[in-house]
Amino acid sequence: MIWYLIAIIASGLFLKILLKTSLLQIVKKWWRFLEDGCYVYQFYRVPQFNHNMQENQLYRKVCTYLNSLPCVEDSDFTNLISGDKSNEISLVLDSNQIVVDKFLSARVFWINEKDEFTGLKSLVMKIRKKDKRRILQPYLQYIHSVFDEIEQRKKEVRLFVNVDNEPQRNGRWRSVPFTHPATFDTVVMDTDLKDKVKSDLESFQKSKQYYHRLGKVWKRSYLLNGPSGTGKSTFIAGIANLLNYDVYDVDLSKVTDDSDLRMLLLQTTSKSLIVIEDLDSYLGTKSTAPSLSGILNFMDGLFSCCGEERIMIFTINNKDQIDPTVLRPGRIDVHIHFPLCNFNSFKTLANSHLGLKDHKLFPQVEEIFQTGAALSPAEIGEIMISNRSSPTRALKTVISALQINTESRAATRHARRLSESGSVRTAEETGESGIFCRENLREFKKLYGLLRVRSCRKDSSYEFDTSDEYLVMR
Ligand SMILES: Nc1ncnc2c1ncn2[C@@H]1O[C@H](COP(=O)(O)OP(=O)(O)OP(=O)(O)O)[C@@H](O)[C@H]1O
Ligand SMILES: [Mg+2]
Repeated sequence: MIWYLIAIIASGLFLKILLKTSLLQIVKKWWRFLEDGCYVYQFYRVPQFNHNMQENQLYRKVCTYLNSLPCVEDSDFTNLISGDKSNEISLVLDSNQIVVDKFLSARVFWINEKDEFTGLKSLVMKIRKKDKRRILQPYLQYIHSVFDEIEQRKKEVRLFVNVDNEPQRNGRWRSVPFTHPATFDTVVMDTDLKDKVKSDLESFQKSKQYYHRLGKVWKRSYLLNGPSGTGKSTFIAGIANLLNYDVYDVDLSKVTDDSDLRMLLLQTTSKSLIVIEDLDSYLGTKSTAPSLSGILNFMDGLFSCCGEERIMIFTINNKDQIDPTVLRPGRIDVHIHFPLCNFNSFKTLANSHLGLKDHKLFPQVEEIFQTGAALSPAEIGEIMISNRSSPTRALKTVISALQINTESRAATRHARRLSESGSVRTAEETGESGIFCRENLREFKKLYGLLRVRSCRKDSSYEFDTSDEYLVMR
């Protein structure tokens, strides 16, 4: 019994020493040495320069790939180098270090060699002979694609806008650096939906071979549909920042005809987002330049194949207002609805804008949302920003805005019913918006007079001003 106890304590101590000291590393090295002796390996050298002393591009690609691997941290010696962006630090493998990578369940060893006399560097790849045929080609292709992805991430994103079609102008697009701060994380939307869109975009990026095998153009189109101020444009900025794609924002009012639209498309590059905002309002104007068929051709006609890896995004405020041919199955790959705020999105906004995870007023807010109050995330976000110094005041103001919204909607519904029966004119007929009626807003102003809110709603905008006695409605 006593020996049994001593054996347990001794093995516990041994394990502790093994884990806390470099002994484990030494054991691992011995094990690798033993393993190496049991297999036949094949070696491939990737020199930094070719015979004419020109840089070997493959060396640069493999270096970038290896330095991006998390296992670089595990090598015995790694250099820390400041990156392109401030506060970015990159890990760079030191000479004569070994990195062990895994690909299709085969182990690939990379040794970073430096010639002692010439100082020339090379990377030596070591793989088991039995894995060679199976993994070599796909592994090298994989390195190429990871390198392209890393380069793409480093690229400066630009925003292009189309200018008037004048003969003396050189090209139709003008660009500025795209510096919109929105990211996928800052956009408030259903988490499952956000994750689905994110993985859809990421799998699109990796699907070149797949699209080609199917004989399809490597492009994807999205329709973002929702009322004003629900985050459609912000979402587009988030996508651009996620993929590091340039954004081509097509201003249809500057397009002279269908062939001009085709010309614009031809002058875009691959790895880009091509955006047409407010398509419904454009088509609603019955403008002839460009025509509906011109736009449909732009979406999926032959010209849309020029330049690959592109994402087309169209935004609309109301699906009912748009020609059904635009929405027919197969024309647009993904339809995303952007709803007005609900209690969940309110909580996300309260967390990001006011730092509130919970608050005693939350149940009250939830109750009002259940009555059907509808404000956009832009409207609620603005109230929170204006009152960010006092979260409680911000929440009270949100509650009042939601209450007024509910009452106004009820009043409008009531007035509409009466109007249908022919006795009273509706709010629209009297010039008052259906969202906030004058009576309610005066009440709101009395309660929270120190607030100034301006909405970007297209159907109604409202404004509270500290100096004005009355509310201005347009
Ligand atoms: N879902 C959201 N997530 C994060 N911010 C949002 C969201 N919705 C609106 N906002 C904020 O509200 C403002 C307006 O949003 P945005 O311009 O994206 O709306 P939109 O849907 O494009 O409106 P419109 O149809 O009028 O173009 C932005 O400053 C944005 O930060
Ligand atoms: Mg927008």
